[in-house]
Amino acid sequence: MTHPSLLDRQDIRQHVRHLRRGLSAEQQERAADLLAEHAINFAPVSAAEKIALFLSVDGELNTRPLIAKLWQQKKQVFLPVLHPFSPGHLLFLRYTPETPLAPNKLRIPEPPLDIRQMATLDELDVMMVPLVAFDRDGQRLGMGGGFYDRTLQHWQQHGFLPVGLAHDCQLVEKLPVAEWDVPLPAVLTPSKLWQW
Ligand SMILES: Nc1nc2c(c(=O)[nH]1)N(C=O)[C@@H](CNc1ccc(C(=O)N[C@@H](CCC(=O)O)C(=O)O)cc1)CN2
Ligand SMILES: Nc1ncnc2c1ncn2[C@@H]1O[C@H](COP(=O)(O)OP(=O)(O)OP(=O)(O)O)[C@@H](O)[C@H]1O
Repeated sequence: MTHPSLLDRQDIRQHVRHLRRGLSAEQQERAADLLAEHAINFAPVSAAEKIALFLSVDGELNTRPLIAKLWQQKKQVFLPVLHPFSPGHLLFLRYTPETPLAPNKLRIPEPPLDIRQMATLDELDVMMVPLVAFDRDGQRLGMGGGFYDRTLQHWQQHGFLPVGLAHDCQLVEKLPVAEWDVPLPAVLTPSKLWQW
């Protein structure tokens, strides 16, 4: 394979972010409802007690309908919080209907950093992962911070299942792979469950 150039990854990011931001409100709403329905019927999610999710920005598939369903089913939901002094790392904090949210420095809402509400990676059963693009081999490209690449290192040892969430239009033929990229074992879109 040719050496993946930075430009390739940046070009794909720009292109797919533009595509997903171009979805209409109706398309977004339908996609989110379909996805929520698929996700709660996916066996690892049905069996899970603690699930990490994310709050959507930038045309990402809206996770709110899924979060509402998981709460109804009395599952515990956790959100990523930027680590206060370890750059590029995430912590996962409990999110309930009562949790106050405040925008972080990337302007994504997050729960307050309260150690009592934190889950370790070992405690999570499923981690729903945001992505900009994925390919037919399960490779994933994110927004560029390397946050989830770090979080997903050694996921097998932690025992949680990473599941990418994406619109169908975020599938690309082949992503350039960097040495630190961690392929996903599953991606859920409104129309399909991909598994590797
Ligand atoms: N919904 C969601 N939450 C997430 C992620 C994500 O991809 N989606 N992340 C996955 O890793 C982490 C945040 N990663 C991010 C990496 C880069 C940018 C970014 O470049 N944002 C702006 C500029 C930031 C600003 O407004 O100052 C941009 O869109 O250009 C945003 C988030 C944790 N939380
Ligand atoms: N496991 C890791 N350890 C150290 N640095 C890493 C690791 N993973 C990624 N990085 C660094 O993070 C930077 C961003 O990586 P990359 O462009 O692959 O992020 P991404 O997958 O798009 O973002 P994200 O995972 O946050 O959604 C890279 O410059 C890389 O050096």
